[in-house]
Amino acid sequence: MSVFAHPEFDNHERVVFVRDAESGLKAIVAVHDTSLGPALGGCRFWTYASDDEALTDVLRLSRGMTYKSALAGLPLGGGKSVVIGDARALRAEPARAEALFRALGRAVEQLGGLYTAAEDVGTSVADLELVGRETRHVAGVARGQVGDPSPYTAYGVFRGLQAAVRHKLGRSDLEGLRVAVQGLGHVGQGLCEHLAEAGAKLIVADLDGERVAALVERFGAEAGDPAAILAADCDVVAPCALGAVLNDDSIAALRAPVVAGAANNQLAEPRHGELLRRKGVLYAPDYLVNAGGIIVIAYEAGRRGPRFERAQAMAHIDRIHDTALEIFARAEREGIATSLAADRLAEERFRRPGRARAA
Ligand SMILES: NC(=O)c1ccc[n+]([C@@H]2O[C@H](COP(=O)([O-])OP(=O)(O)OC[C@H]3O[C@@H](n4cnc5c(N)ncnc54)[C@H](O)[C@@H]3O)[C@@H](O)[C@H]2O)c1
Repeated sequence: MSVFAHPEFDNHERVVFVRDAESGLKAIVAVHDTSLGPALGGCRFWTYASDDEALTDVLRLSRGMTYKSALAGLPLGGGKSVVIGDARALRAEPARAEALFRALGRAVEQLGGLYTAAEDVGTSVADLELVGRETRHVAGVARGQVGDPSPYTAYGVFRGLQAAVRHKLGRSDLEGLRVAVQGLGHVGQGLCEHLAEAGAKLIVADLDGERVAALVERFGAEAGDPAAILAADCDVVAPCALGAVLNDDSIAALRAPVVAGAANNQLAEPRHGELLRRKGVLYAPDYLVNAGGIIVIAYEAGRRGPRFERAQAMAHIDRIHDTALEIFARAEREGIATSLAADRLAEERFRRPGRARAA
């Protein structure tokens, strides 16, 4: 397994392999770039089929965090950690789980603040609290007062969606606009609340019928077919479930002129950004509009001041709207996909010439 020659290696500043034989911990921590500040990113616990698969994931995800924080205007770099194993089996052995997360905490501590761990797929606030017994470099734990970041993510998606509607449809309000939401989880439900309040008409789909029924009842939403929701006859499609949903087939079937949703990595491949542009669909880059969660974590107590200042965090999330407009205008000016315009803007921020590297 090569690291420096790995296809996903992008001059990452640190890649640390962590092993604790007693608890069985096998983890990789990757710090991609700290030119804007210390790296912040989730800790993913996953049953990777191989070490190489875990390495690929951590290299890619940590790089993504650099772009996300840069675009969100945060003084943070990008990092991520992955734990290789079966989180469910571990939870059946609480003593071993504690030993494992504490061992991870010691590894994070050894990085001296270069990387701060947060919750991600497969880890919970309780796990992060165990990590936090060994290091103060953990975010999103109860003592930070923020709680679940999803409502903040939902608000940021809403602001990005408003910007996309303004740019593409020339409208400053959402009254009567038809919005199809795929996925009614933590973020999707929050987004529906904002949309309903703004007077939008909702078409909703989820694999969980109860979630659909609840929103039909609450907001008079129309129940959509989960298999065809992306092709709904509407003004905006909001993917809030899985990644890689925008592919050759789904783009060909799209009827909405705008795509703006929370799901991570919506483009199956980077070229799909260009495919959307050619079709005349305005795509609000996912990592721009779903940054509300990372923004609020950056405002957690102790990071910018002694208390969690919710109003300041919300004002920062509001800026997603204007950054989106800037990206849409640039994409149009340069004749490029909005996804590429977002990448370029982020890169200009964290690769500014003359900026000293932190490590
Ligand atoms: N929670 C956050 O703060 C946050 C931040 C950034 C990005 N995201 C991304 O946003 C997305 C949603 O996050 P979440 O926290 O709401 O997740 P969640 O697990 O709470 O909700 C996902 C929902 O999608 C539904 N779903 C899954 N497959 C589906 C399908 N094929 N069709 C329709 N519905 C389907 C699930 O039943 C579930 O209700 C994810 O991609 C996540 O990575 C979330």
